[in-house]
Amino acid sequence: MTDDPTVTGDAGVPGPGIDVPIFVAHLGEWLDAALRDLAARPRILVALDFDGVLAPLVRDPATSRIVPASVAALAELSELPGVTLALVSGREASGLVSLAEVPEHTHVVGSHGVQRGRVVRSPDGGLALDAEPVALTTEQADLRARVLRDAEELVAQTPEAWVEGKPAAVVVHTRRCTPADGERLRRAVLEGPGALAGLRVQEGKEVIEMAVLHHTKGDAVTDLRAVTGADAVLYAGDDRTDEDAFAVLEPQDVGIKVGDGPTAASHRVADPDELSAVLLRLVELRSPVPADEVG
Ligand SMILES: O=P(O)(O)OC[C@H]1O[C@H](O[C@H]2O[C@H](CO)[C@@H](O)[C@H](O)[C@H]2O)[C@H](O)[C@@H](O)[C@@H]1O
Repeated sequence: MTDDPTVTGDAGVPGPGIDVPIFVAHLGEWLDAALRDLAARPRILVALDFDGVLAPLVRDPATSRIVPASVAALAELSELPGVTLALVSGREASGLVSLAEVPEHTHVVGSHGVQRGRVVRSPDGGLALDAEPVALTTEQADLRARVLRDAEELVAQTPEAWVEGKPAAVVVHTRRCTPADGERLRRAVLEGPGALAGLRVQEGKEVIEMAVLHHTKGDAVTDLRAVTGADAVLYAGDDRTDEDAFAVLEPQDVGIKVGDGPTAASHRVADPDELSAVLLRLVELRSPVPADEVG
């Protein structure tokens, strides 16, 4: 064992200073070739989902933590010319920035595309979100308030369920429920508040999200590609809502599904530890070769 926090706990996953034969043996020549091709492009966008991708899934979202090796990889990527970083998450964006430990200037997409901003240095020296507030019409605000009220009534009848409010959405969480309770609540939510006209309803991992604004992660990736002028995009995600982003990727892009489940992504890794190895490999491929190693 090592005390180095940037080394992953999985003995099969390479840590910093990637051992290329181990990386290729573990994650495949095809993924390595795709990363080499991506790294050779002048301008690249590295767009990443948070929960289940940078951070392992946990019972309490407030305790989520990004894998330390990914913190290190993102810090290094942010220093490299032609690399733009983006978080593309279902989470509320300002809370995401305080959890995610991503570098200054990272683009932040929250609430599945509803919130857009950048990570900036705040006067106290910490990092904060700079984003336009979300504007709702009166009808949208009324609908959100009604969904919140109805969802809270249903959740009050279900042990360990809880409701999360976002600027333009209401989310019912069932991760801590028994399977039977979770399924009963899921049906009640979909047939109750989730059936109201004007909502976009998306199911994720033990969550049901009811949004009054209808953006997707796919819209966000398309916009980020245009804004950053990226020649190619790496997108990694683990959930059904990430399929909207995989769907807008182009042949030169690299889509990585993290974990099990059907996907349109061209590549797959097992978990956030393996994704950190991908990011570290990209750092290595993109970094200038030291002068004394040029042959
Ligand atoms: O797009 P993402 O960054 O993956 O956000 C999707 C949802 O993430 C959070 O919920 C998920 O992670 C929690 C912590 O690991 C877990 O408890 C929950 O079951 C997962 O669905 C977040 O709380 C939601 O608001 C996001 O929509």
